[in-house]
Amino acid sequence: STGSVVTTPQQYDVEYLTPVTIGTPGQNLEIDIDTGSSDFWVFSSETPKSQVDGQTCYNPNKSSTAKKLEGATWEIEYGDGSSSSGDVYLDKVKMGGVNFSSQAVEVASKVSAEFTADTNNDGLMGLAFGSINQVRPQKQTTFFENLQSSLDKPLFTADLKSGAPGHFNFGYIDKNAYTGSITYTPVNSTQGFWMWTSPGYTIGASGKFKSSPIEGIADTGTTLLLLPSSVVKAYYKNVSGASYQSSNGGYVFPCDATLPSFYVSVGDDARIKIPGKYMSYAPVDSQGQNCFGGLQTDDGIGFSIFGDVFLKAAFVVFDAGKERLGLAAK
Ligand SMILES: O=C([C@@H]1CCCNC1)N1CCCCC1
Repeated sequence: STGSVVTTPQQYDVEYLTPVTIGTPGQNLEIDIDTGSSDFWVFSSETPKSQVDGQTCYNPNKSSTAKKLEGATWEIEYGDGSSSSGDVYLDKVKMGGVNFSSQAVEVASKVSAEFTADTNNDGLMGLAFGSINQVRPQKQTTFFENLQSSLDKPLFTADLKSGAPGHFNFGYIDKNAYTGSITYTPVNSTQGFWMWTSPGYTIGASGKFKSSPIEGIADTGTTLLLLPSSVVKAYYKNVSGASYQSSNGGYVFPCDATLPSFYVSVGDDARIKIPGKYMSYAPVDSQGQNCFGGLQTDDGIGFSIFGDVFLKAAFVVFDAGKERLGLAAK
């Protein structure tokens, strides 16, 4: 089997939402596909009304195919401090024409304020590795892991775009979705993530390559590109008026500043170009005078995060069959 589903950026490309259908009859939710975690959880009929602000809620009691996973519970805390928790049902899940009949659907009986405030987001679908799934007493496998053996190829691809809809595809590589060739690089999944190491980077079209291994995860659920502080400092040296502002929680610069492109090396002789435009995330003030950088530090995380600022500059192959990541220009 193969599948393809559209994914739509929210304002400033802060996140991408993807339609997912759960249960019988189908209940349609807009979900944040997150390759940086491994739980599929949704707003539900069990989420307190005070914590719901417009989200679509999955109601297992209205699904003839829902089965409660007795005794199973879950709780998750994300790197930004947001969190959710609840219990678990097995039900049919369809996305982009592929479906799995007994997917673990983690229904939220509690969500933190960040999720309540994210009014168009009805839940997250983690597509990292099941080893870090948070359901207890028995961990659950991800939607992709459940599909894997029935897919034409054991892989999925992400084609996120800047300010336009893109696609997640399952089981095949769309040759029309990228230019040139795909460069593959090994994935180390021992920590449960799509973790890989870039050999280095280049700042600006005429910059010199800096050989500096950067180990990080490919995370569609993180908005920004989070790299070591030495790299980030070197980049913003090239941006007039840029400074680290603790009050804003990162590097800020005048919105009319000229931003150099940033090249992330892949494998022995390839690199992904992030256009300067992608290196500005959003205004920090209502006048739109100063802007928050799309590149920020990975301080405190333990590794870097290749989030949407990077991923939307590439065509990305998440190849579980060969434990590797593929990257191409587009
Ligand atoms: O919570 C996260 C991210 C948050 C944004 C969405 N993706 C998962 N983690 C990834 C990095 C290490 C810590 C856990």
